[in-house]
Order: sequence, then C-alpha cells, then structure tokens
Amino acid sequence: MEKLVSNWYNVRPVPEDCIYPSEKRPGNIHVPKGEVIPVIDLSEADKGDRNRTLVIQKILKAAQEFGFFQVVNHGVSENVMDETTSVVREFFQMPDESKQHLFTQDFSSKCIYFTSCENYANEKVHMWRDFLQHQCHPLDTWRHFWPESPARYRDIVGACSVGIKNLASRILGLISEGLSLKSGYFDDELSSCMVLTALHYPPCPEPSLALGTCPHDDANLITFVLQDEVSGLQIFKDDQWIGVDPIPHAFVVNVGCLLQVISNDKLRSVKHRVVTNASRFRSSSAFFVTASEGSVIEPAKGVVNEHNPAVYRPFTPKEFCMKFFENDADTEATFNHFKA
Ligand SMILES: O=C(O)CCC(=O)C(=O)O
Ligand SMILES: [Fe+2]
Repeated sequence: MEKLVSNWYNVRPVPEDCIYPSEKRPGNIHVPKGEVIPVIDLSEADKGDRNRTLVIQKILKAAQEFGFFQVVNHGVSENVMDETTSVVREFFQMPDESKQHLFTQDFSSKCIYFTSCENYANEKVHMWRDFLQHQCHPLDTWRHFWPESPARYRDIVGACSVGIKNLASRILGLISEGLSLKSGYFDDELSSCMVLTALHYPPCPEPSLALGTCPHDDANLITFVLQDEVSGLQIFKDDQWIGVDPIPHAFVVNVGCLLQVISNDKLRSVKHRVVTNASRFRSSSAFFVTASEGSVIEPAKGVVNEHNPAVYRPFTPKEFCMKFFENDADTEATFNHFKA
C-alpha cells in the first residue's frame, strides 16, 4: 500500500515518476476567470412545456459548446450528497489495516482500492490521486462487494447511486427529446451500467509539476461528478483551460465519447483534467453511466440523414474501451478507428 499517494504525499521534491513532461504540465494551475460552465436548474423542466423546451435547449447548447454543464435542483437529496462526500472522505481517512483487503492491482476485482489508474504498471507518469472503484447499478447485484466500513457506506452510497441513476434517465430523456430521438432511446442497455470512482486527491507540494487527473475524455456515455468545495476540475475549450467551479449541491455532468457517437458529433466529449493544490485534500465521486458491454453503439437513426451522414460505424462499448486502452486513452485516435 506504499504506492498510495496518501501514504507519502508530503515528500519533497515531488517524485520523478509524478512529474509530467513540460507540454503536459499544468504550469499555472490558476485559470483566468473567463467563460463559465453553464448551470442548469432542472426544476424548470417541470414547469410546463415552454420551460421544459428551454431546459432542453440549454442542455443541448451546453453539451455542444462545452461538453459539460452543472445541474442544480435536480431531485437528489442534499443530505444524501453531503453524506456521500463525507463517507467517501472517511473511507480514505481510515487506517490502512481497515482497507488493506480492498487494495488491489487486479482490475477484474469487484471493488478496487488503488492509486493513479488502471494503467499504473505501464503509464509513464502517475497521477496524484488514490481511488475506490466499483459498479453501482443494479444496486442489489453490486452492493455486497462494497466497503463494509465506514458502516454507513453502503446505505449512503446506495441512496446516492439510485438518485443519480434516476437523474441520468431524466437528463438522457431530455437529451433524446432534444435530438428528436424516440422517447426512451437511452433506456435499457444504453445506460444499464454505472460505475463509481471515488477520488481522493492529497495536497501536492508542487502543483505546477503534477496532475491529480491527467487530460482525458470519458469513454462512457455520460458522467455525473459530485465534487467537494475544493476546486481543481478544469475543461479544455478554445485552447485554454476553464475551471469547473464547485457549486454546493450541484452535479457536474459531462458528455462521454459514446454519447458523442450516438449524437453523430452533435454533442461533444471534451477533454478535462484535475489539478492539485498545495494545501488541501480534494475529494470527488464520479458516477460513470454507460452502455452494456455487448450493446451496439452507432449514430442514432434519428440524427442521421443525407445531409448529415453517419460519422461512425457501429461498434460495442467493449471494442471501444479496448481500443481506447490500446491507444493510451488517445481519444482522437480511438474515434478515428471507428469512423464510418
Ligand atoms: O475528480 C474529478 O472532479 C473528475 C475526475 C474525472 O474526470 C474522471 O475520473 O474521469
Ligand atoms: Fe473524466
């Protein structure tokens, strides 16, 4: 467990294997206050057809321009959100002895406590983060693999998972309406899986050299991030990094690669990263909603026509993930492989 960042993060200088090459380094971690990621009040969608249409337009515009938006008044209880953040934090703060049985490099495990990412053994530079990862939908199938302590972990993360899965169906429903797809398009196997990666980012003595999460796109359908009050998440837009400022009780929602494909490039998966900071721990819980391994992903028939031909050929999420991994998470190369 000595690999865990939590066990050595106070060292100086920063270890060589956590220093990114100059072109990938964050340098100045403070980004200019410029564009702001759209914040969408989801309760407006229940206030009549006109308001619902406006919300759909806002979601589509944000998903096209930023690949990201934040949602407030989304129906997931504030108490469940606060408790999830606090129980996740508690998990990472428990002594090693209580978590040792979950620490593994075997990525076929049902519950994984590890550091950096799956590619640890082969990656050139390690990320400044530890994480806990497990499936969370359907709850009854996966819950018994989750940590038993803190004692309230399963109840709280269970409640949060159910809330987010419902929220995901609602947002995907609005997106399918906005794209003129048939109602329920994303239900069933296109959104039947959900994985939680709970992330713990210890402070870093040299934030300009290391990264909490290196620049990447999400390879799933759509992601919901519950971040605490410490900033660090940034997206890359128009050649610059923009901060995703923490808003109390908001979820950050981002378009994954599969949703980009299904929308035939109308909605965009956007590169993002997490910078570290010198004094504070940051924690976030990323819920990755995605399609079942064997389902077929392709530009939806409803978005393709003679003026807008399919950009991608059909493939399975399993093929996509394998290619993504093979390409060292290079999204462009992976997308190119699946071009029609
Ligand atoms: O920590 C965060 O806020 C986001 C992490 C992330 O982008 C990811 O794990 O895919
Ligand atoms: Fe991500």
